[in-house]
Amino acid sequence: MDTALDLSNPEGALDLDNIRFQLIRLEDTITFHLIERVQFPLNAAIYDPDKLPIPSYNLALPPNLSLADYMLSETERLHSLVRRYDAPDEHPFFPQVLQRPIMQPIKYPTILHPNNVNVNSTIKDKYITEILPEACRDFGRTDRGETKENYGSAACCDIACLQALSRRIHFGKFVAESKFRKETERFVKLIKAVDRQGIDEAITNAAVEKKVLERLRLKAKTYGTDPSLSAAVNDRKEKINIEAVVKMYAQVVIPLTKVVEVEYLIQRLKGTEWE
Ligand SMILES: O=C(O)C(=O)C[C@]1(C(=O)O)C=C[C@@H](O)C=C1
Repeated sequence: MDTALDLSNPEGALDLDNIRFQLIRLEDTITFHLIERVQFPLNAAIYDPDKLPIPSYNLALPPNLSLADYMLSETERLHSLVRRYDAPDEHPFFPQVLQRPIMQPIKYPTILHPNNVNVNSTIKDKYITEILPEACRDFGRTDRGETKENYGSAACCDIACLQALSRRIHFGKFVAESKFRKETERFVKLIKAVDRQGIDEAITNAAVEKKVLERLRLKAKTYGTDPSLSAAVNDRKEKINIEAVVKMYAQVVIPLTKVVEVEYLIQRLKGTEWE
């Protein structure tokens, strides 16, 4: 059955097959959210507080925010109330706005080593400057300039995309912990030498990466196609730029997952017998 990673069971949550299954499942989520997003133009103004300033009354934030940051920070504030960021597989973009949950805390067993790895600012930057412009290109979805009516809708889609990307990329911590436990001696040596390149080589599996990209191309084509239309019509009506989806994974998602894995491992020996 298609179930989420069970974070109450450390052994299962650190089984590399289970984690990869979760990563594969998130490919669907990310592709579908991006398909939703590219129905709208790029709308560059929603990322620029000078073009479209939204006054913020949260003292933890600047007085003027972009629409995207305003909606993302408010969403995170709300979600923190229902314990979203207590979960070890969730990472906020705006940790400064989180509030104490209104529900009883959940006691998660310890799965990951304590760490402060959070690459969300890089994810957001690459999403705005690389992923979106590429995904919106060739689709007549470049900034039309004359209309503001889809700004809110586009920003809502952005939140879904960014949260799914963040979850996928930070799953690198679970992958790294799993690999560390499997080859502890090898990793302890590399970590002690602060050999980032060596760690990167040790966590890389080129065959798996190739498979990820092939599968993604197939998914983008399949999910972006209307099953009730003929192939000839579908070729003209693809809902998403397939190359942009593959490029997003090749240039952003996989490399950042690896950054998360390496940076997590760099912190892995702190407070342990190997330090
Ligand atoms: O599946 C793994 O072993 C991972 O580390 C994840 C991942 C990926 O991001 O998909 C990253 C690095 C590896 O080279 C292969 C795949």
